[in-house]
Amino acid sequence: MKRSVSDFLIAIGIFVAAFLIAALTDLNERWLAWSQTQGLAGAEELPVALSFFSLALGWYAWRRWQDATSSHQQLSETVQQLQVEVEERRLAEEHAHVLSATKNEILENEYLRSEKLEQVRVMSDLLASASTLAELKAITVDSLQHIVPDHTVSVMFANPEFNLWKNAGSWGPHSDQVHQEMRLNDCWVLQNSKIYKDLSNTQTMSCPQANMTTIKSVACFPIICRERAFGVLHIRSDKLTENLLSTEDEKMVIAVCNSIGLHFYNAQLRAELSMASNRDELTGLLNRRGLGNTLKREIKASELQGYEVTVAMIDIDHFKQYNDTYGHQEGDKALKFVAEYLSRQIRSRDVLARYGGEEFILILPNTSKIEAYKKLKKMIAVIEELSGKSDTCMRVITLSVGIATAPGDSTEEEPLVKYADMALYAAKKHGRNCVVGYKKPSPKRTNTRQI
Ligand SMILES: Nc1nc2c(ncn2[C@@H]2O[C@H](COP(=O)(O)OP(=O)(O)OP(=O)(O)O)[C@@H](O)[C@H]2O)c(=O)[nH]1
Repeated sequence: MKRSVSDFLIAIGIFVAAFLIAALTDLNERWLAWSQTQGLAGAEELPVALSFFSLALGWYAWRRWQDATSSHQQLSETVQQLQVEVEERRLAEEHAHVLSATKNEILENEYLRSEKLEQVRVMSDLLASASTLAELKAITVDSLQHIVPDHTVSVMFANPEFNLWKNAGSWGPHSDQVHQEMRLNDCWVLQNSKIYKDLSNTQTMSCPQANMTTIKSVACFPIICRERAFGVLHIRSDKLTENLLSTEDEKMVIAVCNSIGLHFYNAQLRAELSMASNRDELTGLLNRRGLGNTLKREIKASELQGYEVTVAMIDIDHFKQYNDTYGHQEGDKALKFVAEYLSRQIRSRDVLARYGGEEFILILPNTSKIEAYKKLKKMIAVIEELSGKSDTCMRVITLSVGIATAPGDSTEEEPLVKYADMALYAAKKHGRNCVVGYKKPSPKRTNTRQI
């Protein structure tokens, strides 16, 4: 009900109540009787006059009260409006803050993302210029540290036999818990060449990397190419999170892993090809090409470390006759026999290569001429004995050896090989089956002598 209506009803009620009280108490009659007894002329009109006066007063009061009420109402409406405006302004400011924070976050993310993309570009260039698997691994680990800097991350790479994956690098808060080795059976990702994500701590996998005590969320990415699993990238977090990586970052990591896989595949192909072209097919030893700059490097190392390096040229005696007598196939067997024996006798840091035909070259770092002489003398004696007993050889095989030593004879690769070859020639002249050391010629003497 409206306020004016209720006020009107209240006024009617008061009027009726006043009327009833006046009627019940015979107020008018009493007044008339009293005024007549008192002799007050015209006093009988007083109730009517008072009634009009009361009505006028009531009407005036009512108007004043209405005015006051309406201005109060206006004031409260204005206050209400102001409150609404203040609230709207506060909400707008809050919204503006949120927008500005979001904008800053987006800008920051964009900046980080562009930095990561630049890192990916740099990584691609570096990977393309890497020549060995070791270089590829180092570049991969270094680059991934910038591309996936958060969380606990480890990169594992396969050994040459592809039966063991070793940690090549790890970083992040729990990198000390990272397992250093893994077999194929330990890793679902390697077995299936698929991405594995566990962001709800279900840890259904029996993966040693995922079962680190502090780890709650896991994402693993295979580094594969043509079904060869070269490695795996493990990303771990100690928080339960659906956003271990953002969608954009995940796409980037997948692309990066695929790119790394491709580079590994290419590098391995190159290594296999180079292995094939650097090895002698018959004996499995390095060929002259495979020998490359080995002697040069060894001479340099001997200079730096102050020791001698000896080069030996080893040649099978009368091998043409052997071939002519027993056939080329038997000749091949004899060549293999010699190569295998020599390989078994040398130290791991010595280098043996088939230099051509029935000639071998042996590089002996940190070995003087006299030490090399003694060693080779023993070896040719043993091969003479063994070949005589062996079913592989059709007859006794003897070797002639010429040796030259750096830095005494020369500090250059080519002259050193030439001097060893000259010493070998001298050994042949001396009747074969012997070792001859090169000696610098004096003006009056011959240029080689047997030690
Ligand atoms: N079976 C076989 N023979 C080879 C191979 N490479 C080179 N030869 C042979 O090795 C022989 C080398 O003969 P020569 O250079 O005359 O030397 P030699 O008969 O050993 O005589 P000296 O070195 O003076 O003792 C040749 O008959 C070549 O055909 C090979 O891969 N297999």
